[in-house]
Amino acid sequence: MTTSPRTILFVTGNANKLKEVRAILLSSTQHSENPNPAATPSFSVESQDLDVPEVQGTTEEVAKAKCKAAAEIVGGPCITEDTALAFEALGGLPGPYIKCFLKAVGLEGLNNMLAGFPSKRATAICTFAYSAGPGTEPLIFEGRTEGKIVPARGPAHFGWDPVFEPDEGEGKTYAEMDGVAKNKISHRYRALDKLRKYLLEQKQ
Ligand SMILES: O=P(O)(O)OP(=O)(O)OP(=O)(O)OC[C@H]1O[C@@H](n2cnc3c(O)ncnc32)[C@H](O)[C@@H]1O
Ligand SMILES: [Mg+2]
Repeated sequence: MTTSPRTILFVTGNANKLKEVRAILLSSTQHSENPNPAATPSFSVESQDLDVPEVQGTTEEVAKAKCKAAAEIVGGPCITEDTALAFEALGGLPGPYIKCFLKAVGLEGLNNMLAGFPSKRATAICTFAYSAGPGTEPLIFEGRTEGKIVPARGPAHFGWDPVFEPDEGEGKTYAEMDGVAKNKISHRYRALDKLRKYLLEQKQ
């Protein structure tokens, strides 16, 4: 088994993440700087939905622990991904705990949490972790997109997309942007681009 498999096992229970990851990798392959298509490796992503414990800590600590646990369970190389939403006014919280907060207070509640603060600034953070297999230290690839928290606009198909307005989104929330536009500037795109480049380097 190589450390840079052509097929990557993505351990996630989130179908929207998987969809975006596949779309981003596909478009990266099509728009590769490499002019020789035969020399342009493309990765396919398989997924496995495992209930991996998520520890408390920084985004990096949470991501590493999750990937380590996933690699032990699958018994081989894998990637995992953690998404955080850090509010400037709250010193970076909810951060990696955004899933619990979203479930507990909803999209309106995320806005209300910031009612008493002048700053609505927030950073979307995606942290991919890659483990070469059980017992190895996962590598971290982080992507960030800056923006602000706004009252919900657009379809509520994916998490907090309706309340996050990225600075580069021409005034639209993630939910109002089409998939292609989101994937050009998203926290996930930026992190995955780093992971993709690392995996391609390993193949040479
Ligand atoms: O199995 P995993 O990969 O852990 O999937 P998850 O849904 O549990 O995901 P996280 O633990 O990373 O929690 C992140 C939360 O943020 C949401 N989320 C992740 N990426 C998002 C994005 O690009 N836009 C909006 N919401 C997002 C997601 O639905 C969760 O509620
Ligand atoms: Mg999770």
